[in-house]
Amino acid sequence: MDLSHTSLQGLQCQPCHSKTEVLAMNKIEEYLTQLPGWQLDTSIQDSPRIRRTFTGKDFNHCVEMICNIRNVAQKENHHPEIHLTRFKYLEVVIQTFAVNNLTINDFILAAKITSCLSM
Ligand SMILES: C[C@H](O)[C@H](O)[C@H]1CNC2=NC(N)=NC(=O)C2=N1
Repeated sequence: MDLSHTSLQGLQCQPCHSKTEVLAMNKIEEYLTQLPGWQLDTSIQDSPRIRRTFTGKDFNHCVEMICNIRNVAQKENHHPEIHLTRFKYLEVVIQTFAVNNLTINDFILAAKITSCLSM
């Protein structure tokens, strides 16, 4: 299904499994245009992921941001990697573990995380 012109924010993550559709590169690029600041990371062979670093006010603020991300991830049943580094930098990395690749769920989660951290 081509959902690349649909707002990612309005979609919901679907349960994923080993046969979940992996996105082609042109779809990845189209979805990324909806997600300013998010970047494709292909540094690990055959294991693409998307990532973005958010800057909090301080450590406490970053921990609050993690709690907000937790709520989104639990609601969507899709979970990012989160790294809190150097007191105020929150790096969020997303991939669909079930396929070791990128699926629509990753972009939906990125859109919802961006929105919850911008509030
Ligand atoms: C059983 C449960 O639905 C799965 O393990 C979900 C949970 N969250 C997940 N999150 C991510 N990012 N990828 C997955 O494949 C995944 N699978």
